[in-house]
Amino acid sequence: MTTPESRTAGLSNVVRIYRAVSGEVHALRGVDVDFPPGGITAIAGPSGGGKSTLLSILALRDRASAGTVTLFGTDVTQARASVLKTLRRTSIAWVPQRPAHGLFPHLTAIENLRQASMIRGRPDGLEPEAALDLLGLSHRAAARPNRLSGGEQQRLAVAAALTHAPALVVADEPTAELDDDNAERVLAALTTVAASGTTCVVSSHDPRALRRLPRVLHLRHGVLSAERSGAELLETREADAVIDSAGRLQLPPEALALFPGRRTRVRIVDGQVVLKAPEVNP
Ligand SMILES: Nc1ncnc2c1ncn2[C@@H]1O[C@H](COP(=O)(O)OP(=O)(O)OP(=O)(O)O)[C@@H](O)[C@H]1O
Repeated sequence: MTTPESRTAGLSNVVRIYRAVSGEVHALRGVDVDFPPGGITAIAGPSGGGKSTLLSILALRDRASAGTVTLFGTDVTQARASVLKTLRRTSIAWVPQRPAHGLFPHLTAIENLRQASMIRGRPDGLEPEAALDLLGLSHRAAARPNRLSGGEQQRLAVAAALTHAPALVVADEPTAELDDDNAERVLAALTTVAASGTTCVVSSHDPRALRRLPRVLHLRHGVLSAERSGAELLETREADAVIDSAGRLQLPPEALALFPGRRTRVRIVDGQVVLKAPEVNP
């Protein structure tokens, strides 16, 4: 039987360094986070902030350079490749950013789901027909992935994830290609699966998802910031600031905190000035 403890996932002081021709890229710089069972955690943050890296490590598709990865109550940091493969197959549903990568091209939508549930061999997942219905794809049951739109493929990948009652669902931008109704379907499906005790972790830039999800963590330059709700994260704040005669602007502390490198890109758009922290290469 699966207990709540056995569905907990966590990273402790996780570092990931990529070695590229141009030098080292510090994609994660000591990330500490727990993902409790029965909840959905969103990882938000700018492009290049490390979201996909974090998700890949959590889904056991990549290894940390340092730190500890705990899945289902067990330290898997040094686990053998065969152990990781078994865990990926039996306990983790991975919904990639380009969903076609996770689908069988020669099988129809419903056959994809039957195959997914057969490979996993778990009796307690959603029936393939029910998963298709939940994601609004019943009318596309006989279509092969290359006949589905990007958004339909994305929903099929989520449906496949739900057919095997995984302990952990990791989804990279699961609503990115979807219109409002279908984004809502995916979020509702994830909420349903989380309610059964599954740990769900998604990355997202999508304000619709961030507004809807109760726990949003912000990852920037490989550093995870304090926890906020999606609604708080998207809240627009206004504060008075003074500009001196030389054009120097004194930002209030909460705005200054967004520019740890103390440099900014200045854009003038429609008569408004937008300050953006530049992406940094360590
Ligand atoms: N295989 C790799 N080799 C070298 N550098 C990499 C590799 N994968 C990612 N990076 C770098 O690591 C950093 C984090 O990348 P990552 O893809 O995790 O960010 P992200 O937040 O998911 O971005 P996006 O939202 O654009 O997908 C970036 O600077 C990226 O260029």
